[in-house]
Amino acid sequence: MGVGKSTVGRLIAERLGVGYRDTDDDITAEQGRTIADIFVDDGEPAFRALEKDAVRRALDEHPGVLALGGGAILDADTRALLAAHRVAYLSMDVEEAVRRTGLNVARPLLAVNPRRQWRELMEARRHLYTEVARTVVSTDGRTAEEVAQAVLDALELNEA
Ligand SMILES: Nc1ncnc2c1ncn2[C@@H]1O[C@H](COP(=O)(O)OP(=O)(O)O)[C@@H](O)[C@H]1O
Ligand SMILES: O=C(O)C1=C[C@@H](OP(=O)(O)O)[C@@H](O)[C@H](O)C1
Ligand SMILES: [Mg+2]
Repeated sequence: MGVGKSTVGRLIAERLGVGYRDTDDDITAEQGRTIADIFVDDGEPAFRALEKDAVRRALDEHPGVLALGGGAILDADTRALLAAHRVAYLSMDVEEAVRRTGLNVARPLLAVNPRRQWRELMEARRHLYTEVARTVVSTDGRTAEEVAQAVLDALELNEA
């Protein structure tokens, strides 16, 4: 959350000359409401079910760069699907996370005590990110453009 998946994903797609898609955008468009509203109205499990479908559909239909929401990898079926794809895990430290997300109501899981919430989420998830990733790219002290370049290099992707 806030590491730059959506920003960097878009840059990588531009550099490769392919399409960009983001499962959070797909869910928002399909539901006609924000991610925060879905969490508040229906709860996190309902959001995760929508997210699981959105990821499966996007992986099926979309040949370009796909940005996932940070919690998509909580689902075991999603992790299994990702095994067939070149997945980059973008990492950052907690101070950078708080700087980038702040008290951002668009990210409901970080709305209260973001520093502690972020640490707890990462402790629960880090091994899952590592499990699905072909490469881990640190974003600390790097611009989004530098991160995009590091991902292209690490995955040996050639620009258009
Ligand atoms: N490398 C970076 N350095 C500093 N800020 C960044 C970087 N990448 C993204 N950001 C900023 O951090 C915030 C979160 O980025 P976003 O792409 O939405 O992350 P994610 O999709 O992983 O939640 C945005 O304000 C974005 O402009
Ligand atoms: O990590 C998470 O559980 C979430 C990350 C968000 O996406 P980003 O990682 O793009 O912020 C969004 O899907 C939702 O707020 C839940
Ligand atoms: Mg995003």
